[in-house]
This record gives sequence, structure tokens and C-alpha cells, in this order.
Amino acid sequence: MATVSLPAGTSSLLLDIEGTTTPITFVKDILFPYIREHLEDYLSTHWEEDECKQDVHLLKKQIEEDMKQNRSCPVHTVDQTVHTDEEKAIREVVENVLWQMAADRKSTALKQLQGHMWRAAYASGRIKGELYHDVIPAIKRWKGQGLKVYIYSSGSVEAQKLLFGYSVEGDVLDLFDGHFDTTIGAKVEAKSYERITQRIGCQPEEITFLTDVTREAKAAEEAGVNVVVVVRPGNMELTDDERAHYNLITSFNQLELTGRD
Ligand SMILES: CSCCC(=O)C(=O)COP(=O)(O)O
Ligand SMILES: [Mg+2]
Repeated sequence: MATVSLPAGTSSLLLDIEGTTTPITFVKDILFPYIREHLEDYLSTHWEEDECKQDVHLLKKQIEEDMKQNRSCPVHTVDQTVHTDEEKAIREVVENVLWQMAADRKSTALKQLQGHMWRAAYASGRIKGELYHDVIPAIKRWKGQGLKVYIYSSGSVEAQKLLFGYSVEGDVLDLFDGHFDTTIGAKVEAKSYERITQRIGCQPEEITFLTDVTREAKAAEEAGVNVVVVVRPGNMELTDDERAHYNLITSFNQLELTGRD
């Protein structure tokens, strides 16, 4: 694949994580199974703590919203091994979280709980954030050229900071100028990119967004943000039209900033 030039006035790069900086397999085969394996224990252990109560509260609000939209989680008959109200409430949360994960939902409620659960796994060294080899050298180069680098992922800001703070290349958090998650809006909505532009404090055309998902690319384009689609092993196949429409890269090394050393 050929090099792709960033527009002359580029001041910021906005990076997606899953499928862009990080293999999809890390999320699907390591991060998500960890949640499925530890969910019930985690909720039982932390149920009375404020942070967990807030996570459960947000999940319940999401369930209400889903019910209004007729997107509710299928209700199963209560398991006979469940005795107390607390056990029953935990089972309901577990069922809802597993259902959301099976559908790869990107709700803020789900992502917030996941971020809190991964904390222990990263801190103990059980999980390290995977990064493609080209990612950190390229970010260092861009920073040296005076660009700002931000993250925008459906994973919560806390989950993002864990991934980069405990990465296979060590703590690389200081390379980033800021983090955005779905609390600013969904990644498939143009409004979210307008809000990010305001928060960064520049014009949309000064930002280039790197993502693997064309629905996200389309939303960013609608907001006037420049877009590059990242093609990594295991990412969703692009249609011929998408291949023709978007600038594509398979490695961050293909991005060129003309007019700066
Ligand atoms: C930040 S790590 C968790 C990844 C995650 O939960 C996710 O949904 C990734 O979505 P992305 O927007 O980075 O493709
Ligand atoms: Mg992605």
C-alpha cells in the first residue's frame, strides 16, 4: 500500500484502539473473556462499594432505555440456586452484561464496568495492552513533528489508560494529549466528532481520525474531520466502494506529514 499524506494544516491525530493501535484478537480473546470469567465474582465482591453501585445504576438506566427502544435483554427464569435478593440482583446484572457483550454493544454502562474490572488484571501483570509494532515509533515521530495525539475509543477512558499504561511497550501514556470515550457520544455519530473538535480547540479539518470501522469514518467525515481507514489482519473486510472512497493504510508508517521534518 502507498503512503498517505496528511493535509497541510493537520494539527492533531485522533486514534481508535481496537483494529487500529491494537489487534482485535486482544480485545476478543483476552479482554472480553476476562470479563465473562470474572463477572459474577467481581460483582459479589464489590457489590456494596460505591464504584460498583454506580456501575450497576448506569446498567439499570441502560436497561430502562433499551426497554423503551424495544431492545431489551431476553428475560430468563430465575435460577433455582439463587436464594437472596442480592444474588438475584447480581444474576440479573450478569445476564444483562453477557447479553450486551454477545451483541458487542458499545454502551457507556457496559464499557465503564469493564474498565473497572480490568484494573486488577493489568495491575497484577496478568494482562498487558497489545500494540502493533508500528504504533509507538510513529506516534513518537508525529509528536516530534509537533502534532498532538488523542485517543477516541468505545472503551472507557479508564480502560484506555490501563491499556496504554500497562502496555507491552511499558507505560506510554505520556505520549497522548487526551482521551475520549462514548461519554462524548457514540463513534458512529457526527456530533461526537464536532464535540471532540470543540474540546481540542481546533477546526475539524485539522484533525485526522484513524479507524478500522467505516461507519465511524463516515460519521467523522460528516463532521468535516479528515479520515484514514486502517487495514489490519482480522479487521472487517471493506467493500470495493469503501476501498475506493477512503485513504487506506496497513501501518502507521505509511502516514506522511509533508512540509515538516
Ligand atoms: C480501550 S480497551 C477496550 C476495547 C473495547 O472495549 C472496545 O469496545 C474497543 O472499541 P474501539 O472503539 O477502540 O474500536
Ligand atoms: Mg476500532
